[in-house]
Amino acid sequence: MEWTSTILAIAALIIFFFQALTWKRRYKNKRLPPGPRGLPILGNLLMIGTKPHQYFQRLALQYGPIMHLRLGLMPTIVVSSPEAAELFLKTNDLVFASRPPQEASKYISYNQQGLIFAPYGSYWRITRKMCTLELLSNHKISTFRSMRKQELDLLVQRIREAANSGVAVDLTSMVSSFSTDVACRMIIGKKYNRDDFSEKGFEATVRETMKISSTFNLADYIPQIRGLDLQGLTKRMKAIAKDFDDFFEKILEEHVQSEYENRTKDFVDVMLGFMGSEDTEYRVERDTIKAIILDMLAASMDTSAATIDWTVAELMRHPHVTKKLQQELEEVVGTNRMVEESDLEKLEYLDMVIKESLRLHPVALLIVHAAREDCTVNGFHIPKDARVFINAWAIGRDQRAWTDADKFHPERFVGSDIDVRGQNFELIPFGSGRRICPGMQLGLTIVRLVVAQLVHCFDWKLPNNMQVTELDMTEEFGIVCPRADHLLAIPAWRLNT
Ligand code: HEM
Repeated sequence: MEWTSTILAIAALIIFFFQALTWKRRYKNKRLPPGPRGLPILGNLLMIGTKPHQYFQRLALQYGPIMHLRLGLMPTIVVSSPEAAELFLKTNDLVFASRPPQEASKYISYNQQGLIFAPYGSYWRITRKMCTLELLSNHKISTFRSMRKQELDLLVQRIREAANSGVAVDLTSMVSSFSTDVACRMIIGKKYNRDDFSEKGFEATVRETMKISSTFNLADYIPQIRGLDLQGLTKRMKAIAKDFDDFFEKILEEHVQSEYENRTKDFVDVMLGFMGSEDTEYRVERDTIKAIILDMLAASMDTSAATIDWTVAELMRHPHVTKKLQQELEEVVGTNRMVEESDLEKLEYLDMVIKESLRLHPVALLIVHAAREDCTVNGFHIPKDARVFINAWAIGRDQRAWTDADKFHPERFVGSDIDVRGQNFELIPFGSGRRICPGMQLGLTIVRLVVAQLVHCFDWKLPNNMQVTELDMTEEFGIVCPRADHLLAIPAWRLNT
């Protein structure tokens, strides 16, 4: 034990010495953005706390919208205003179009072979093109329309049963299961079967993966101590990676066996079609397919579910907004039927409600990019390999960009061209530039459809005479950020059917 402490202390001193030397040489005469001083070796890592987005927002008031921090040995830039975000994601998009290497993606995402964590380069470009054109195009999304309807009908039916009994439902869990089922049917062609996965369960494992991926892993920031696995994360990641790999192998095998059956082709079928093929530029290997399946499942399950949850919670806190939305639905849809996907484009107020919800509650709070080369932004030196955190949460609440920034007020979008599609930097819940979310259209369709249906079919009341002002809107920080508490509510059926 004594020996271990001595070796650790010597290692720390050596790292500190070389770090000081390297930084001095590397940044001599360079004007880095302002930021707080950090500790030797750890830099600002210990200051971040459990709500980094809020800490960075407070810090930006002091140091400005482009800040420099040192997390461990890694230079880190935090971007906190719409104008600054535009400089990184539009003006210098190509420089910042990469992702930093991460231990999590090494173990879980087949050595950064997924799309989300892939560094910028030809592999990312080809994989992204394949996903955008072959999996997430408007045409592909519409092929799964009837499946989405079936799943949503099931969700409504379950809630209606609770409404008949006058009991509360756990809306968070129900929407989350709905989202998982829709994602699984679209991507792997069937709902996930409990027996197919390890006893921990599929949803719980995806959630644990997201949790680990968003944990500030010391090994990412002080690579020299990677082997020590001080937080025990590597051990957990290896176990998770094995569970996923066993599961995906089963899925691939099932698809190969049933290749000639008459069934709707899912994402796995499409990718298997490209495996080993010389006729197409998408020549994918088995590990690429497994990494992309995981990306698609992880990226679509929680993002849509958390956005729906935040929106419904805001609607409950603002009954006058709910009433107005229900009026719009009555005018467009009527009270004799449920909402159809084809109604969505006529629902303008719904669109404003969703935008307002995504402004206050972007589920990716910090969008992480990496600098591919040295660059000067706004007169500041941004070093190659710096991690760049775009604080989408702080930008959506920027007092200079938004009046009454902390208020939920969908009417702010009346007569405004501001959209969520990456052109307006005050509202970037899907990011912007080359790495913008390729699943945006699908995500928006699911969120709009489910929110519209829940508000059209039901009136909602909080249980135990709880007041709407008591609804806790605390976030749980993560790679995807849901509300910390589950949303429990009592439904009442409101249609004439
Ligand atoms: C409300 C729903 C969603 C939100 C708010 C959301 C948000 C985001 C954000 C902020 C990014 C990072 C953008 C950047 O780095 O600039 C992203 C990336 C990504 N999203 Fe989404 N997303 C949603 C739904 C989906 C869905 C449904 C899918 C696919 C089925 C998807 C797939 C991806 C992928 C693959 C990436 C990585 C793209 C790349 O690195 O090139 N997302 N998403």
